[in-house]
Amino acid sequence: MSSGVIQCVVLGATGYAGSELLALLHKNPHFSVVKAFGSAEREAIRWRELAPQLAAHSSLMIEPWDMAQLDHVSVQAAFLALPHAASADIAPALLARGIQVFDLSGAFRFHNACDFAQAYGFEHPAPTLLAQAQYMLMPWYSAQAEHSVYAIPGCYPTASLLALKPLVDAGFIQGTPVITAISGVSGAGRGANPATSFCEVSMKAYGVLQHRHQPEISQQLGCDVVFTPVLGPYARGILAVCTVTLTEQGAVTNLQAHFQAQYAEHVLVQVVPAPPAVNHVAHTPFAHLHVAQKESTAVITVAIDNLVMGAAGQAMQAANQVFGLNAYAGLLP
Ligand SMILES: NC(=O)C1=CN([C@@H]2O[C@H](COP(=O)(O)OP(=O)(O)OC[C@H]3O[C@@H](n4cnc5c(N)ncnc54)[C@H](OP(=O)(O)O)[C@@H]3O)[C@@H](O)[C@H]2O)C=CC1
Ligand SMILES: CC(=O)N[C@@H](CCC(=O)OP(=O)(O)O)C(=O)O
Repeated sequence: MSSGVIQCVVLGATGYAGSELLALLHKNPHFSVVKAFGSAEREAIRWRELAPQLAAHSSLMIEPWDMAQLDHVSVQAAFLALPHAASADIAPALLARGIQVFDLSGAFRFHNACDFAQAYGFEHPAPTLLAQAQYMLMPWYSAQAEHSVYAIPGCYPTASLLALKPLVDAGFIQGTPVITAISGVSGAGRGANPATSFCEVSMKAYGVLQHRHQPEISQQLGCDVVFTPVLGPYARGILAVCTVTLTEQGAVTNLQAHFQAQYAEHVLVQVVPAPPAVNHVAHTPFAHLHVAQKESTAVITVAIDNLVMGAAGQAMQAANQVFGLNAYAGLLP
């Protein structure tokens, strides 16, 4: 258990995930944001000008990133909501200052450098840190060992793993699970991009059989998966539809009861009686999970908010638990 308020900094605070995290940190009495940064190229800007819906009563300034700004402040935790390459570059210097790093990007989600390079298309600048990083899929987190770099899972992997891990771990699946997941456009970040502009967005699969979240999901499950992401014409939320073939034992098991038992202690994951909608969870830290089964087939549907459960919310819970605090501080009233 930590005593006192945790002094923290947020990098990438002008982005969607970073701004969402600032809002959670401001609701969390155990954390104090001592600095928030955009990229080095950006002018300082007041957070409430950028995100009035989150920051109406805050006077926090978001400053251009400059490591030297940390020289004269005491910082225990840094949250990185940065592009993957920027996180991989900046994290080692923060760790060298004795700061615990919670990384929302994909920079530390793979255990080894070859898998990382294959998924992300560049060599990791600090490969030795990969083996030391802890993957923070929260229902499976237990504070067994000390770490200093914490990898927050991707948004699609969070939804997919909540659906599949309880079945794979129990040996209830045979063959290859098939995941089709539709994401709102905020999943692509705030930066301008023709493919995510208002007039272009329709309903379209992308990264088919080559998205970097396929190996992330596979690594965590210990089995192959087919993963197809789809960009949908809405702002917030992911709906992951996961279709599996059950083993004989899986087919005779009440899977709803199995999921309820799995998540009984995890109030953010709610097993619901009808297939969920992204609007049921948008702007909330919850995942809604539904399972339907017929003979040897099961379809598990999970809805999350990509920016909360899929990014900032899971980072908030991770930091709470690493520092021995109430797991849901900042997340639940
Ligand atoms: N969006 C989502 O649903 C999810 C995102 N993530 C991950 O979280 C991270 C952030 O995503 P998101 O918020 O969507 O992205 P955005 O594009 O919205 O924000 C990126 C942020 O990083 C800053 N930045 C960019 N380059 C640098 C750099 N070299 N040094 C310092 N700061 C930099 C930007 O500053 P500036 O504004 O000044 O350019 C901005 O604050 C990504 O790694 C993403 O993959 C994870 C799960 C879900
Ligand atoms: C809709 C959309 O573009 N989604 C992003 C994934 C969301 C995300 O940011 O996940 P990571 O943290 O793993 O990067 C994508 O497919 O790249």
